[in-house]
Amino acid sequence: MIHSIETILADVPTIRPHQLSVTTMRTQTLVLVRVRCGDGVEGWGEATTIGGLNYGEESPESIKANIDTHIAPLLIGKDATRVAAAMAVVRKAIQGNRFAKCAIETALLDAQARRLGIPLSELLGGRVRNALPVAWTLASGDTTKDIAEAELMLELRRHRIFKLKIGARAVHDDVAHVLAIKQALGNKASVRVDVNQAWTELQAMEAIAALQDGGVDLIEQPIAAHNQAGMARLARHFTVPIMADEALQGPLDAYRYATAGAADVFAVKITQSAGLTPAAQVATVAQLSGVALYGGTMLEGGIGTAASSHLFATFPELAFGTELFGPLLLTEEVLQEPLVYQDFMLQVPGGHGLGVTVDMEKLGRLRRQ
Ligand SMILES: O=C(O)C[C@H]1C=CC(=O)O1
Ligand SMILES: [Mn+2]
Repeated sequence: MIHSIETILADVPTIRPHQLSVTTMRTQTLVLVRVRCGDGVEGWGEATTIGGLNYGEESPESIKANIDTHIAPLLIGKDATRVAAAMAVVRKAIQGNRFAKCAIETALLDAQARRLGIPLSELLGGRVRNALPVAWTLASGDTTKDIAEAELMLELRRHRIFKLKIGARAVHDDVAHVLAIKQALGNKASVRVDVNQAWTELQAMEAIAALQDGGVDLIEQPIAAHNQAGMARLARHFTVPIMADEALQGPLDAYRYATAGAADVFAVKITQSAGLTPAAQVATVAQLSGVALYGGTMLEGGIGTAASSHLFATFPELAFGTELFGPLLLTEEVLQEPLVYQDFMLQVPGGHGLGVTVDMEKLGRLRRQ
């Protein structure tokens, strides 16, 4: 039986300002959900988002309010061993609130996998890999600093895929910034850009041509998420792959994008998709339609990152790797044992459920009162 559901907010400073076209992050608000069951098993989930309401339409505070007020009461007393049935109730009664739904589903699945004594990945179809390539985002806002940061990551053997956040400055300045970094790193690294919807289609046509010529490997969400026809035109026009990110809010968007040929690659995000199960469906749509996969993040801490890693470990093809570096951008760790990053890969946790344990003493210090 589902006994209690608790939503915890914790504000954690980032290791440096993280500049996106939509906001500059200096702290990340972790949104953690703890589900306790009658048999003594507990599960954890995460609904962390980026930049309050700058990036998406759920804020940390709205997620907590909606879970506490509207979602938890639907679930208390329900059979904790029937996660799909419990989630069907939530999905029927609650519109939107994808991040909240993801955290709840993750916590219920974590508890169920612990109960069964298996890793979460085995409840999601079964893992086909134990480690995932991990990109790092260069977003200090300063070209020289970004190059130094990339060189350090290469030296540490932590990352050799770099995603550059652009779109806040003039197109010409952004292109010069990216090409300077690509030139400095040469073939030692894959350089990619994420525009977070900032360009018009005309700006995208001009900028992507230059980025493609300069050896950039991937262009993420260059134009508005709603401009599916524009994304299709860009995908057709360029050989450099075009990736959909914000455009994908679940399996239906994935289906529409795939049928329209509006992206070469999908960024799969468990929160944006409204949970692990719908995120798996996004990946299935991609695989059936010949769209390549990338494991995305909303810069979650250890819980959400572990959950994503369990799902991405079930993808037979993961051509563009992942960006599951969220915990590395934070100054504080909420897990007892941090996730392991080595040889350019994140190790998918073994053990039961998510395979991670929350440090309650640390969380007690970090959580909002
Ligand atoms: O992909 C996004 O749009 C969000 C996020 C993921 C990595 C990062 O630096 O920002
Ligand atoms: Mn993105």
